[in-house]
Amino acid sequence: MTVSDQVKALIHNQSFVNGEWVNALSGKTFSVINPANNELITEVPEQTQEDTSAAIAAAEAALPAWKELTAKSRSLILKRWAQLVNENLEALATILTLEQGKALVESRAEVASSANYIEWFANEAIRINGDTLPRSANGNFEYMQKLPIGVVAAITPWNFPNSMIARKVAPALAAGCTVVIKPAEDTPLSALALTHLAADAGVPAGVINVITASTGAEVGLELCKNPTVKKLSFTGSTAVGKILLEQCASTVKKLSLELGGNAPFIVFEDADLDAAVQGAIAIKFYNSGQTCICANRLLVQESIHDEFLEKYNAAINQMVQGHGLEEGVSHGPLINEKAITKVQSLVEATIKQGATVYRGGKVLPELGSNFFQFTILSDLAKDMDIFSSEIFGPVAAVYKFRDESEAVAMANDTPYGLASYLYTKDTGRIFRVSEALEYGMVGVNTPKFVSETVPFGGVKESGIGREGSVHGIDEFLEMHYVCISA
Ligand SMILES: NC(=O)c1ccc[n+]([C@@H]2O[C@H](COP(=O)([O-])OP(=O)(O)OC[C@H]3O[C@@H](n4cnc5c(N)ncnc54)[C@H](O)[C@@H]3O)[C@@H](O)[C@H]2O)c1
Ligand SMILES: O=C[C@H](O)CS(=O)(=O)O
Repeated sequence: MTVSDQVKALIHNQSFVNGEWVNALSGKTFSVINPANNELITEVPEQTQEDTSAAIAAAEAALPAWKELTAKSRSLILKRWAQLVNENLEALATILTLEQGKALVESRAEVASSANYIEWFANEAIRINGDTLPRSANGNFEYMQKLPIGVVAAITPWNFPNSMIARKVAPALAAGCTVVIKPAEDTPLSALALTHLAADAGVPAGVINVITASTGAEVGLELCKNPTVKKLSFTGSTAVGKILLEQCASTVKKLSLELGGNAPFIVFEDADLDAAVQGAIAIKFYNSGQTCICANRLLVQESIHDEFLEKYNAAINQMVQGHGLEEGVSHGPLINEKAITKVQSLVEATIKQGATVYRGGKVLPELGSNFFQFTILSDLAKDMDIFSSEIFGPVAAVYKFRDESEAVAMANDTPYGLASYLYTKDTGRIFRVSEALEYGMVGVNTPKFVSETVPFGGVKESGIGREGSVHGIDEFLEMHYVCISA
């Protein structure tokens, strides 16, 4: 089968409930648009609370048989799923770029990452061990099992529409849970394509269900309020995360929240400057700046600030903006008009507050309505709105600092705490600053640290819980203690 045949086979205009491709009960649909050219890709079901309730019921009905499978059986099905994802990598990457816009090279990396998460949790499935405990009274036999929490709801964002599904569904299934997924309205096709391959891999009907809707509120409310759902795993903005946290209180659901970020990227004067420039290019402009771990504030020590800007500007000139499927394109559009408006307004407001536009600062209509220039803003101050805003666009906000204590204070001056980065060759400074940074994750002299082996997550208002690593599966398990008295 050619890649284009695979793409055609994997693009769905229906959602997936109880092992069947279905329309919305209302029959209504909404459009999925290619952000590079605003062309229609397909229509998908406009589903509601009623559709969601049916999907939750399907997940509940499938739960007993799925959790009763041996861990090895679940593991083998997940391994087959990972294999099919790899075999369809190019098609999945093409679908990802079509609906999200990112350059194909990034889409390929994201799909490969999904296969790695699925394979990782296939292996974790057979390592869900409990404890036998020292008897607390004569004649007792005491033990703790880790058991699947039950029906899981997964609500995912548009910026990594493939890997955010794998990072939630793989550990949930490995743990013996069943899932109802609500993907982002801009990018539902990747979730549907992954689910197609999961079914081909042998995941039984009702174990994975996908609900599509043009807004998240109604479906999300059902996922939060329905008592059958025992766990909600959310990746998205902090604002929506707070809504879900409140809505889940009524049923005391177990929650994982992977939320927004405001990553500092600290460059000390003793850093390898060329390495710092390349790192700042990679983690500022990845996905055209639309990732939760993007360098949101570039903090550069004043003695090297001007040299850094010159080198950084020269490196930006090596990047190519365009339609993600085109050969040679390294960076695609923003996801939609709302995103462009948000970035444009933030840049204009920052200029009004006194910023200098070192380069860029405008939209790129010649490429398409959702393209924004690679931009550097300098002469920034921490009392400007941009300092506390998640930019989510190809805009580098560069700030000066005098010394280590000011750098740490600036870095921590935010309610967010997801990713952070620092560049220095001073070993003492590496340990001092890494420990002082109030973030879930710290990259030292590298921005590339995310993989399936890493406990990915944040502190403060960047979230609750971790995804990936040996810890990720615990989010979908409950401890069950038994005391047997002879
Ligand atoms: N921490 C992480 O791992 C991580 C990863 C990716 C994105 N993000 C964050 O996500 C944000 C960008 O993604 P986004 O724009 O899709 O976020 P978003 O919060 O607007 O949407 C995320 C998901 O939530 C749904 N949603 C929206 N309102 C809802 C509601 N009231 N109830 C239930 N669901 C609702 C959306 O339909 C979508 O599926 C950024 O803040 C980014 O930092 C975080
Ligand atoms: O946007 C945030 C994603 O979680 C980034 S990554 O895929 O985990 O690197």
